[in-house]
Amino acid sequence: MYKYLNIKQTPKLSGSIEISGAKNAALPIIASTILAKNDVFLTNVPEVADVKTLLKLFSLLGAEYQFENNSLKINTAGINNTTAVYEIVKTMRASILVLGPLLSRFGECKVSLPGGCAIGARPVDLHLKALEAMGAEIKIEGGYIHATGKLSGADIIFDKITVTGTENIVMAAALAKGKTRIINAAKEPEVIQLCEILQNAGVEIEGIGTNEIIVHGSDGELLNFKEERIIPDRIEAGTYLAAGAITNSQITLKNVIPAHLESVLVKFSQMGFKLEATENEITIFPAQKILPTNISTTEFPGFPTDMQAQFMAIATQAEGVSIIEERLFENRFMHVPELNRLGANIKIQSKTATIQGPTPLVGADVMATDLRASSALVLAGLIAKGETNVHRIYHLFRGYEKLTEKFKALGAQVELKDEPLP
Ligand SMILES: CC(=O)N[C@H]1[C@@H](OP(=O)(O)OP(=O)(O)OC[C@H]2O[C@@H](n3ccc(=O)[nH]c3=O)[C@H](O)[C@@H]2O)O[C@H](CO)[C@@H](O)[C@@H]1O
Ligand SMILES: C=C(OP(=O)(O)O)C(=O)O
Repeated sequence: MYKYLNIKQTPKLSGSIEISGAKNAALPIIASTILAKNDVFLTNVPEVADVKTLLKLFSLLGAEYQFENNSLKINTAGINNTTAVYEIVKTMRASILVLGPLLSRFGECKVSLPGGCAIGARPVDLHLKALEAMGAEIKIEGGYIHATGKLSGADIIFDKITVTGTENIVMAAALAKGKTRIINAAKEPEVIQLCEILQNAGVEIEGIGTNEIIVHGSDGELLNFKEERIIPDRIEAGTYLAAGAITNSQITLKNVIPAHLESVLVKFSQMGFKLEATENEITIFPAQKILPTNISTTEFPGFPTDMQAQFMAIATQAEGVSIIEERLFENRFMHVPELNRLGANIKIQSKTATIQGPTPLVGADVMATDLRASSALVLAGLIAKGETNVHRIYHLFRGYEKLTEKFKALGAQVELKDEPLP
C-alpha cells in the first residue's frame, strides 16, 4: 500500500532536532568498503532507503553486514559476484559507485547503466573515460557497463566537475598500480570524507579538498579500515532550516557542521533571517521581513543544487521578485508546477525561475517527483492554508531519516496516510 503525507498548516515551528548522517557521504563510503580486508565499522549511518538499497546490492554481491541503530558492520571478503543488476540500479543511480572499487579489486565487473532520472539525463561518460585512461576496457552490452582490466595510475582531467565521478576514480585509484592525478576534482565535503577515510585506511592521498587530488595506489593490496563516523547531512540540515525560514520560526539543529552550509547560511541571512552557529549547532531566527533572493546553483563551495527547490519554496513568501538559476541539472524544476498548484507565482525560462512573492498558498494534492522537489512541497505545505497531501513520497524516504518524527518534534502537523484505492 502506498503512503502519502498529509500536512496541516502550521503557523509556527519551535524546538530542536538532531540531523542525521549524510546520505551522500554514506553511499560512497559504504561502496569503498569493497576495498577493505577487514570488518568495517561505520557509525551515524542514516537509515534511509538509498542506504538500504546499496546494502541490498552488497548482499547480492556476497558481502555480509549488520545494520542497527545507525551503526553498520560490513565485511566484503565474501564478494563472489561482481554484477550490479538493473533491478537495483534503476531504483538508485548512486549504485554506479560500486563500479570503481569492484573493478580495481576484481579486474572485472558489470554495472547496469543508470538511465536518466527526474532531474536530468545524468550520463556517466566521465566516469567511464577516466577508467579507460587508467587502462580499463569498457563495453556497453545489454544495458550494462562491462569493465575489465588491471588499473594503473593516470592523469585524469574531468571536463566537468562530477561528485560521484571523482569518488569512483578515487576508489579505483586506491588499489591501482601507481599514481593517479585527478584534475578538476569535486571538493564537496562528502568527497573529502571519502578521501580521508581511505587515507586513514592506508592510502596516501594528496590535495584532499582541492581541485587536484593525487592518489598513490596500493597495487592491489586491500586496505585496513578504521572505525569511522559519517558526517552530518548538510542538505537535510538546510532543508530543516528552510522549514524554520518558511514558517518564520526559531528552531535549532544539532549535530551539524556549519562550515559545510556556508553558502546556504549566507542566502538565509541575505533573505533577512538571523542565524547563530556554534561548532555543531545552528539556530535560525524569524526575519522581520522576508527579502527576495538571487541564487545560482554551482559546485561546492557554491550554492548546492540539492537546496534549490527548498529555497524556491521560501522565495514564494519573500516580498519581491527572486531569481533562481539551476546550472547543474537541466530538468530540476519539476517542483515548479506543483508549487504553482498551491498558489505560487513562478515562471520558468530555460535554466531560470522567476518567483514573484509573496503569494498566499492554499493546500492541495501535489505530486512528489524527486527527492528535493518533494521536500519543497512539504515546506510549502507547512504554510499552505488548510491541508496539503504530498503523493509519491517514497522519493522523500530516499534521503530523509525519520522525516515525520522530526517534523512533529518541531511542532508540525504531518501524518503518513494510506493512499485510498483508485
Ligand atoms: C549520490 C550523490 O552524491 N549525489 C549527488 C551528486 O550526484 P552526481 O555525482 O550524479 O552529480 P555530478 O556531480 O556527477 O553531476 C554534475 C553534472 O555533471 C554531469 N555529468 C556527470 C558525470 C558524467 O559522467 N557526465 C556528466 O555530464 C551531470 O549530468 C551534471 O550535469 O552530485 C550532485 C551535484 O552536486 C548532487 O545533486 C547529488 O545529490
Ligand atoms: C539528487 C540527489 O541524489 P541522487 O544523486 O542519488 O539522485 C540528491 O540527494 O538530492
